[in-house]
Amino acid sequence: MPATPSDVVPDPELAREQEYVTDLYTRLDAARELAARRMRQAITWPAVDPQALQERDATVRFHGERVVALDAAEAGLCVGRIDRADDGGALYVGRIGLPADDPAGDPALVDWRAPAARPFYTATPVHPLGIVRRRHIRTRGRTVVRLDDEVLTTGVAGSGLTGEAALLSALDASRTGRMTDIVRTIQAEQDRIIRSDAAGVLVVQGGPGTGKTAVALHRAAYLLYTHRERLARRGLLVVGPTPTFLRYIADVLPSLGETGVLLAGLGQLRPGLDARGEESPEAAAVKGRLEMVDVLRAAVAARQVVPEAPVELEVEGYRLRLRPVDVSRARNAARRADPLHNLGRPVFVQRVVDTLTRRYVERLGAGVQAGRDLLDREDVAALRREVAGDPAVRSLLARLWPVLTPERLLTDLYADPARIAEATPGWSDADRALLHRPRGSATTPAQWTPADVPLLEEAEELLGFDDSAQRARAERDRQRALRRAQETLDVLHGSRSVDLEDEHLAAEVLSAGDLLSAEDLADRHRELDLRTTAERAAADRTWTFGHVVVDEAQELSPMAWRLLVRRCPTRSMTVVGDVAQTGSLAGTDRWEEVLAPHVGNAWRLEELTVNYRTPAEVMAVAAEVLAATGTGLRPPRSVRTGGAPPVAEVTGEAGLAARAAAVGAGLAGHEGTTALVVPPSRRDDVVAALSALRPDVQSGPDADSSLGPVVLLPGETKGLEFDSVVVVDPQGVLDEGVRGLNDLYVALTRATQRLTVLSPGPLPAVLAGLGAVAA
Ligand SMILES: Nc1ncnc2c1ncn2[C@@H]1O[C@H](COP(=O)(O)OP(=O)(O)OP(=O)(O)O)[C@@H](O)[C@H]1O
Repeated sequence: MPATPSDVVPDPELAREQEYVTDLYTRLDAARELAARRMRQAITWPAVDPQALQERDATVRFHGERVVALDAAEAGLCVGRIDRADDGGALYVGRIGLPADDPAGDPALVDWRAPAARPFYTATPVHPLGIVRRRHIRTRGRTVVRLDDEVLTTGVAGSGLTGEAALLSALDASRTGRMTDIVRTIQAEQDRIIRSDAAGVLVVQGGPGTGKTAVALHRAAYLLYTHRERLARRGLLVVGPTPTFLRYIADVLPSLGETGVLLAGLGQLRPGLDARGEESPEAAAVKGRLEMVDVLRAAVAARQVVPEAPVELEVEGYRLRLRPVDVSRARNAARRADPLHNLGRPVFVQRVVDTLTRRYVERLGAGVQAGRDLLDREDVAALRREVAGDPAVRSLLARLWPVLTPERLLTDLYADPARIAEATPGWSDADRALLHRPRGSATTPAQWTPADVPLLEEAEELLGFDDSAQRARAERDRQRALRRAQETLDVLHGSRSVDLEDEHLAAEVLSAGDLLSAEDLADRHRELDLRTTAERAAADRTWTFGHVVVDEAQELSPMAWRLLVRRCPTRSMTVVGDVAQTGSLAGTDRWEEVLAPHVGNAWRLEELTVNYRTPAEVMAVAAEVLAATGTGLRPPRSVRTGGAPPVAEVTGEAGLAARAAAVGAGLAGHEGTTALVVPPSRRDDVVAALSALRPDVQSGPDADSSLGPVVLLPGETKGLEFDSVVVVDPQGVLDEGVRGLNDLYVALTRATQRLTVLSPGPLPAVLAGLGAVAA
C-alpha cells in the first residue's frame, strides 16, 4: 500500500473510542425500541373518520421508516470525528443523528448529511474550517478496529484527498457485485455536488470511475434528509440504464436508511409494464426522436375516420344512411369538446346516434301523415336506445372512432406500413421501415422495448383515459361497504332495544349506532395503506416526483427526456453521465443538445475529475481510446497506481474462445468478480467455452457477477465494475458497436484490479501501446 499521511494511533485511544462507540450503540438500541413501540401503538389507534385514518397510516409509516433507518445504521454507525479548534471539543459523525442527554449541547452523533458534519469531508490543511484533527473510525460489528488520523494544522497542502488511508483501503477492497455506500470517505469535490442546491437541473459530467453514481445516490439521500417533508410526499425517482445496473446499486440507499426511493430503468417507467424486448439500435434511435410526438398525433387523428361514401346500416329492418358530412360534423364537435381522443369519443358517439335516431324516426314516420308527431318524447328516447345498442351501429362507431389504449394505437401503427406512411409525412422509406413491427401471435406476443415506453406514455397523454367505468366500480364498492355497515348498526341497535327493559336507562346508553354513522363504520374497516411513497408512485402514471436523478444520462433519447421532464414538472433534477461513454445511437455527445428543448440554458454543470476505480496503468490504455473519440474530454486522474499492468495477447481466430474461457476461469478463481466483455457476434462461443470450465457462468442483461463470472456486451457493463476484466476481440467491439470507440472505452474502464485484452488478430491501432504477446 502506498505511504499515507495517517498515523496509526496506539491502543488506549482505541479503547476510549470503543467506549464512546459502545455508548452510541446503546442509544441506537433505545431509539429503535422506542420507534418500534410507537409504531405498534399507532397500529391499534381507532380510525373513526377518514382524517384519523390518514393520520394513523402516516404515523405507522413514519415510525416504520424510522425503525428501518435505525436498523440500516447498525453497520458502521460511527464513521469518525472532527476535533474543533479552541477546545470546541470533538464532534462524532455517523450514518444517522443521535441526540445526547443534554439537548443544549452537541448531539452524541451528527448525521453525515447535517451541515455540522461538512468539515469532516471538506476540511484540508490549507482550509481547516476550524478543525484541528479528523479521525476516521473503522468498526467491525460493534467493535472499533482501526483509527486513522489526519492533522489539519500543518498549513501544507497534501494529496488533496480526504482521509487518504481510509479511502485507499476502501478502494483496494475486492468487489462483491453490489455497490456499497461511501459515507466514510466522500471526497471534497464529491461533497460539493452531493450538497448542491436541490432547485433546477444539475448536470454532473465525469469520466469513468469518478464516482458519479455514488455521488448521485448520496445526493438523493442528502436531499431526502434536507427536504424530508416535501420529498417524502412527492417521492424521488432514480433512473438507471439496465436492470443489472439497478440491481448493482439497489443496496446503497437502503444502507443509508432511505427506502422511499423508486429505482427504475426506462423500460419500467410505465406502471404495470416491464419492457425488456430487444430491437436494433437504429430502430430505438428512430423511436427516440422528438418528431415521434407529431407521428403519434397524426396516428391518433387517423383513427378518427370520416368515410368517403355514405354508409348504409340496417337497424331493426330499417335501412338508415349516414353521410360523410354527418360524421365529419360529429368529429368536429367531439374534437372541440375534448382534444383527448377517448374523452372526445362520447360526444362523437352521441352525435352519430342522434343523427341515426333522427333518420330512424323519419323512416318510421314515412308514409304516415305527420308521422313524426305520432311519436312522443319517450318513444324517441326508446328508439335512441335501440339505435345506440344495435350491433351494427356499435361496430360502425368502433371503426370510425375506436376506444384506444396506447398499446393498441402503437401495435396497430407498427404493424401496418400504410398507417406508418400516413403518420410520417416527409420521412424516408428506410426510417419508416424501422418503425414497422409485425403483430405478435397469441403464443409469441411482440415484446415492448424500452424505447417504446416513452411512446406509450406520450400516446396516453394524447388519448386520455376514460375512467368513468373505474369510478363507477369504486362507487359501487363504497355503497356495498356502506350497506354492510348499516346492517351491522341495525343489528346492534335491534339488540339494544331487546336487551334493555328500562326505557329510561335505554335512552341514556349510547349504542354504536348513536356514536357512529354507517359511513364512519365503513371507513373504520378500511385496510391500513402502508405502501411507501415509492410504491404508490410506481403504480400511478400521473405521479410527479419531487426530484429525479438520472444516471448514465448520456444514453437517453429526446423522447425519454420528454417523459422524465413530464414526471418532474419542477425540473428539480440531478443528471449524471459521461458523454464520452455514450453507446446508444439515440443518446447524446452534448448535454446542451438534450437539455435545451426542456430547460433552455437553465442548467448548471459540475465536473468530477478523479477516478476512484481504474488503476492508473489501465487508465493510461483507456486514455488513448478516449483521445481517438475526438470529444476533447480529458481522462480522469486515477488515485490508485502500482496495480498489475494490463496484458494483451494475440490468440488467433481459432483459439480465441478457448483462451478467453481459460483466462476467464483462471481469474474467476481469484477473490472478487470477473467479467468477459465481448462483441455480440462472440457472445455464444465464449459463453459455451467458459461454461465447460465454469458452470456458474452468467450472461445477458440479468447476469449477476456476485454469483459467478459474467459474459457481457459492452452496453450491458454500463455503470458496473469488476475486479478482473477480459476484453475479448477489441476490433470486434469497435466494429460492431454503433459508437465502437465509446464501447471500447467503457469496456476497458470497468476493471478495478486486472485487465486482460485478447485479440484474434493484431491489436487495433488505438491499443497499440499495450504491446501484445502471442498466446
Ligand atoms: N469517495 C469515495 N470513497 C470510496 N469509494 C469511492 C468514492 N468515490 C467513488 N468510489 C468508488 O469508485 C467506484 C466508481 O464509482 P462510480 O461507479 O460511482 O463511478 P462512475 O463515475 O459512475 O463510473 P462510470 O461512469 O464508469 O459508470 C465505485 O466502486 C465507488 O464505490
